[in-house]
Amino acid sequence: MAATGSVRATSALNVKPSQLNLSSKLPLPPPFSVTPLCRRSANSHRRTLVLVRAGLDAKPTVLVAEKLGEAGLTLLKDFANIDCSYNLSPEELCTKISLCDALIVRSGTKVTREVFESSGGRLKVVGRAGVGIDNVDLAAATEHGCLVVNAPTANTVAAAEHGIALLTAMARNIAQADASVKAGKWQRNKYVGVSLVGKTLAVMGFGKVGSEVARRAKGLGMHVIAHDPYAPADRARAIGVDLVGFDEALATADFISLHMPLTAATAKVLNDETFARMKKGVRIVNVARGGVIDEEALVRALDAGVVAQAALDVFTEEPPSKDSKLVQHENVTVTPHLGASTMEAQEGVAIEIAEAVVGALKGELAATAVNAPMVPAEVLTELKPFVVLAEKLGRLAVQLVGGGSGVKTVKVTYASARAPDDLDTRLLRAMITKGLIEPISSVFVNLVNADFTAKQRGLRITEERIILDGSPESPLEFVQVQIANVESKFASAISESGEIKVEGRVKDGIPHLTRVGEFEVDVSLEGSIILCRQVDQPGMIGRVGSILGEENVNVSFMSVGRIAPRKQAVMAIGVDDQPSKETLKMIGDISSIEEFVFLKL
Ligand SMILES: NC(=O)c1ccc[n+]([C@@H]2O[C@H](COP(=O)([O-])OP(=O)(O)OC[C@H]3O[C@@H](n4cnc5c(N)ncnc54)[C@H](O)[C@@H]3O)[C@@H](O)[C@H]2O)c1
Ligand SMILES: O=C(O)[C@H](O)COP(=O)(O)O
Repeated sequence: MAATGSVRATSALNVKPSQLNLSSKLPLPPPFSVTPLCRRSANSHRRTLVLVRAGLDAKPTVLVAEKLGEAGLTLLKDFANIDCSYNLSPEELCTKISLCDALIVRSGTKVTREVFESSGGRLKVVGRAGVGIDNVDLAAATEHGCLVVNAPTANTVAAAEHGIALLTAMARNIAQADASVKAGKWQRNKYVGVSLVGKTLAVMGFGKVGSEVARRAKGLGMHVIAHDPYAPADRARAIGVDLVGFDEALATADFISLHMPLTAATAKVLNDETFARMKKGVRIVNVARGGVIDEEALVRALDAGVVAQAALDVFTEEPPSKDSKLVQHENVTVTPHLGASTMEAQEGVAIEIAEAVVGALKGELAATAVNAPMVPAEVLTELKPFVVLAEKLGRLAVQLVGGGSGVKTVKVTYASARAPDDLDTRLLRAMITKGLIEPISSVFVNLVNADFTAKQRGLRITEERIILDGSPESPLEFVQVQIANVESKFASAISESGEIKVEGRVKDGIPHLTRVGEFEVDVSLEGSIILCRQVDQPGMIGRVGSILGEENVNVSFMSVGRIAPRKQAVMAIGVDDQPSKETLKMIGDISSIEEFVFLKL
C-alpha cells in the first residue's frame, strides 16, 4: 500500500498471537500481514501491521452516518475526529467519504461499491453497529482493501425481547385494539385474544437470539420446541427445549418464531408449501430477516386463515411499500425493524463497534472482522487450491449432517510429506471452519475470527497430521474432515468408526472430493454435487445422466466408488446447475437408488 500525498505510514505494530484469538494448540508462526490495513515491513522478514493515516499528529476522521450511542461516540472522540452526519443521500455519502478513514453505519445506510470507489482509497474501516451486514458490499470492501467489522452480540437480548413483545402483542391484538380505541371505538368482543400458556412455540434457529426467546417463552408457560439442525442438543436441554426436525416443528407449533440467518437455504423457507403443512390458525413472528418468508405466500395464507396472525419486524424490502398488502393486513402487526432498538442495546452496540473501529484504525486485528484479511502472497500462492478444498470440504461435511444433535466435534487430518513446522495450517483450519459455520449461520468467518467463532459456537476442531514419505513438492496430499457424534442425511457418509467423513485432494490445481464415508470417489469440487447410493449394476450412470440431461442440468464430473462389484456403490455427480426439486425426485425414484443428497458448494 503506497503512501500518497499527505497519507503516509506512521507507525508499525507487531501482531501478537493473543490478538489473533487463535488456538494455542498449534504452534503459531510469525505474525502475518493483513492487506487492508497493513503492509510488509520493508527492512525485515517479520510481517507487521502498519497504520496508514494522515500525518503523525493528525487524528483519523470517522464518519458516523447513523445515530450511535453516546458511549461509543466518546470512545471514538478520544482517538479520532468525528463527523456525525445522518440521513445522507447516496451522493452526499459518496462526496463525504473521500475525507474519511472510517465509516460507521446501522442497517439504514447502503455502503455500495460507489462508496468505496469514491473514497479514493482513504476509507480503511467500515463499522456496522449491529449484526447483519447485508447493506455493505463486502466484495467491494475487500477489493478496495477496506476492513469491515460488526457488533454481533450486543443487541441479542434486545432482539429476543422484541420477539417476545411481538408474540404477546399479537396474541392479545394490542396494536389493533390500541388503534381502535384511539379511533373512538370500544370493541371488546372484536379483540378477544388467545392465551400463550400451554401452547407450543417453535423457535426456528436456536442461536443467540433464538435461545434467548426460548428461555423467555418458557417463563410464559409455553411448551417450547426448536428446530436448528446445527445447534447443540445439550444447550437446548439445559433450558428445557426439545430440538425437533423441520417437519415436526411446522406440524405441531401453535406459534412459530423465526431466528435463523438469511442464507441460500433459509430464503423463503416459509412459503405456500410449508404454510400448507402448518396447523390451521398458526401465528408467526419474524424478527430475523424479511427474506426468510415468501411475503406473497404469507398474504395468501393469512387470507385463507391458515395463518391466523403474523407479527413482523423485518421485510424483504425496507421500508416496505406503503400499499403493501402484508403490512396493511388486519391480522398483521408490524414494527419498523426495531429489534435492536433499545437504549441499552444501542449503547452496547456503540461501544462494541467503536472499540472495533478504533482497534482496526490502530492496526489491530478485530475478532469481529467480516471480510477476509489476506495472508502473505507467497504462502497464499502455494496454498490457494488447498484453501478452496478446505472450505468446500467443510461446506460438504456440514450439509451432510442430519438429525438434531448439533455439530460439536470436528477432526481435520492433513496428510503431507512436509515437516510439521513447514506447513502452516491456520489458513486451512480457518477455511474449514468457514465452510462448517457459514452455511448455517449469520456469522462471517475468516482467518482472524475462525477459531474465536468456532469456540463461541462450542465447536471443537482438532487437527492431526499424517506424515508421508516422498517428495514434499506439494504442501499436502489429502485433507480429511470428520464430524463426530452426529447423524447424517446420507448414511453412506458415515465411516466405519461412526463419523461423517469426507476427504479431498488437489489434482492439477483443482480440488477434488476423493472419499465419502468408506467410499472412494473422484469428483471435482466445482458447481454442486449429487451423491447417490445404489446397488452397483449396469446402466445406473446412464439413467441418472439422462434425467439430468433431459432437465438441461450440465454434468461436469461423475464417479462411482464401490466396495465390491454388484454390491453397494456411491455415485458422485458434479453439476453446474441447480437441479429442480422435480429432477431430484426423479433421481430418488429410481428403484435401485437407496439414498441421495444434493450438496451446494
Ligand atoms: N430485528 C432485528 O433488529 C435483529 C437484531 C439482531 C439479529 N437479527 C437477526 O436475527 C437472526 C439471528 O441472529 P443471531 O444473532 O441469533 O444469529 P446466530 O448465528 O447466533 O443464530 C442463527 C442460528 O440459526 C441456525 N440456522 C442456520 N440455518 C438454519 C436453518 N436452515 N434452520 C434452522 N436454523 C438454522 C444456526 O445454526 C444458528 O444457531 C439473524 O437473521 C439476524 O440478522 C435481527
Ligand atoms: O442486524 C442487526 O443487528 C439488526 O437487524 C439491527 O439492525 P439496526 O442496527 O439497523 O437496528
